[in-house]
Amino acid sequence: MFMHMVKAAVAGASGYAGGELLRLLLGHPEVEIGALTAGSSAGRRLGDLHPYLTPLADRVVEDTTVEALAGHDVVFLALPHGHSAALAAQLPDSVTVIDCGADFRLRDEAAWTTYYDTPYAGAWAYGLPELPVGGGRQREALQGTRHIAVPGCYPTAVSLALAPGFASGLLDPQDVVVVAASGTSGAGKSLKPHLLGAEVMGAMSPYGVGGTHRHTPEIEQNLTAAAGPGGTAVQVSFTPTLAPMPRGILATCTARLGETAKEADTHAIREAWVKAYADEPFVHLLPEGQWPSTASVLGSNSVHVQVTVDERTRRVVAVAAVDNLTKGTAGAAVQCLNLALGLPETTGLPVAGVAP
Ligand SMILES: NC(=O)C1=CN([C@@H]2O[C@H](COP(=O)(O)OP(=O)(O)OC[C@H]3O[C@@H](n4cnc5c(N)ncnc54)[C@H](OP(=O)(O)O)[C@@H]3O)[C@@H](O)[C@H]2O)C=CC1
Ligand SMILES: CC(=O)N[C@@H](CCC(=O)OP(=O)(O)O)C(=O)O
Repeated sequence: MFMHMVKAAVAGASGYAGGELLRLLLGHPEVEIGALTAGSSAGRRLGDLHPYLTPLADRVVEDTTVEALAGHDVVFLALPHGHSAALAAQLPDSVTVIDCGADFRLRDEAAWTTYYDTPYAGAWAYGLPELPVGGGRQREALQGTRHIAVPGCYPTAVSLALAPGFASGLLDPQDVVVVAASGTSGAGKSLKPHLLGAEVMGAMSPYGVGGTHRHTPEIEQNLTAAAGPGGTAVQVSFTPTLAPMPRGILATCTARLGETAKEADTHAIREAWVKAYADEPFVHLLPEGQWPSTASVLGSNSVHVQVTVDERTRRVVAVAAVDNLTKGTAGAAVQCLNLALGLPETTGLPVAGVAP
């Protein structure tokens, strides 16, 4: 436990994830915000980049260098993929590094090489505390850790929607289909022609179709870990879609019931989800009949989950909603910071959303 305020730097402060990190850190009672660094925005006032971060408006963004980041207790990296490994390797061992990018998420080098075009950098403790693994939870691997890989936003929603079913051996690992919609902030702040307002407004469209999206192996890694050792690896057909909203992910996941659960009804299946999330402060299984909506988790670290059985096709349908920038990135990063430093896990994190 720290006896002083935890001094935290944010690299990528001008981006969406960096901005959300700063919004949350401003409300964290144990954190003092240190260096704010970025790329092309270095030298600019934060107030010009993120006008909503009023208390930090006059802070000036610095270049992202080891010198600027060393000297902090914690460094959050919110940089594009491929930038974290080299930077992290040069930071002193005393610094806790929490990476919002993908660089250290995958344990399988072959999967990394298939889906990413930068060299494999290894794997850090995976920052999804609620994931059931080996009879316990992933949070145990995060307590006191110095290096944490924050999950991708889709893997957070999909893994939490389906993990109880795999942890309880109820689902067929070879028959899982996921279609998830994301708000456009998931793609980051840099200019992308397909994300211009005129292209996105009033339209929904798929991308990364046919098992090509890089979150596919991350989702499979998580669900296979939830299923436990010795079982068949979980295979997922994953299709992301872009929705005309700034924030939010809605993941609709279906999986065929496995051999042992062939006769099970919704009541029996639901029990696994009830047990899995009864004590989780951020994962809320909604009352039967109420379905998750992105609007209800906006700006919060909460995950809303619902599950039912499609009796006709013998498939489980599990739906999860998260705010991609909060529980899907920056909220998870702060939750991981709390676990890494031995603070109460919920410190500084909103459970209630913003509406309407
Ligand atoms: N958006 C989301 O929902 C999620 C994002 N993430 C991950 O978080 C990370 C940040 O994403 P996001 O905030 O969306 O992206 P943005 O494009 O919004 O922000 C990227 C940030 O990185 C900085 N940057 C870019 N290139 C360099 C460079 N060469 N050197 C130093 N800094 C650089 C940018 O600075 P500048 O603008 O000054 O160039 C900016 O601050 C990514 O790895 C992303 O995958 C993870 C989960 C969800
Ligand atoms: C809408 C959108 O484009 N979303 C991003 C996912 C954002 C995310 O989770 O991030 P990582 O890049 O850290 O893996 C995408 O599909 O690439």
